[in-house]
Amino acid sequence: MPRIAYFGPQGTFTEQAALRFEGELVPADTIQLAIAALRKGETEFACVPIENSVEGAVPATLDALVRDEPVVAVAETVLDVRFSVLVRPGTTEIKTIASHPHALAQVREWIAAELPGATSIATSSTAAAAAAVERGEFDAAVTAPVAINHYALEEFAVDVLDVADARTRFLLLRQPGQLPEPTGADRTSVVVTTPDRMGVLSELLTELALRGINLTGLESRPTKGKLGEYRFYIDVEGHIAEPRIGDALAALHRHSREIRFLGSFPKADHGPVEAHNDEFAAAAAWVDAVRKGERG
Ligand SMILES: O=C(O)C(=O)Cc1ccccc1
Repeated sequence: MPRIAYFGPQGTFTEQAALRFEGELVPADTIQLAIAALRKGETEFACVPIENSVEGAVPATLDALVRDEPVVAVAETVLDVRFSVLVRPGTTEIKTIASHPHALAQVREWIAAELPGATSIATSSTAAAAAAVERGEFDAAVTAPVAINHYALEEFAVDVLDVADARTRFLLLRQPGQLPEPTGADRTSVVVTTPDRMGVLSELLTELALRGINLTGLESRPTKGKLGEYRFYIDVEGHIAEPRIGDALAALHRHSREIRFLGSFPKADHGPVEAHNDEFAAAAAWVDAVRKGERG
């Protein structure tokens, strides 16, 4: 059975996501350590959160994907997110409430309404907050519902959420190798660093638009070099095996100072992708025939 390093410890949302893939789950304390286990070959896969419908991208994942040796996504999964607030049995007063920053951000209004005056404290993960509450370091933890099964705590509140229908998307990563087969409902992800000149981002996006490629995500992160220098994370619908996607990525390569392929994999919603692949194939066949002198 393959091993999957996941952003743990036990009881995180990422563990819930990783359980949907087949493998032996190996907890890591941070996103960076989960991906490092994969890079070192200690596991065949790593499972990490990439974005949330309320709080947006997970910066630690974006940064870890471009550091060190390349890793690629081969699958994604989307979890509905609802939070539990866990406390030590017998707790009567909550002065401190701890969790992962993405979790705290999604229950900010609930905390203000239900626990006015409580101080929010960031921990490395939701489950790490539960472990810290168990040790007596904080009064309450905002966690995944399953955390109750792993820590000697009780539920102070369940189904806590400021915004209904919150979702988080997770990636299954591995070292570069054979790509997943195209399914007709895929996503491709790349990260580019652009040269410092006017209009370069719009050139990148035009290359996609000209080929009828649907952009599903665009994030920027500082390169951590010069102030004002960014990396752009670009997600599109389609698979690199499709000529129009391959062509567009080649164009992005021409416009970039650096480019890193982050994967082509089936979209979690399996929603159909408008691809116009037949039109692109017919056009390429026509050019081929013209070159051979067979067509005008
Ligand atoms: O800390 C966790 O449990 C995670 O897996 C990260 C996270 C935090 C909040 C919402 C979704 C994922």
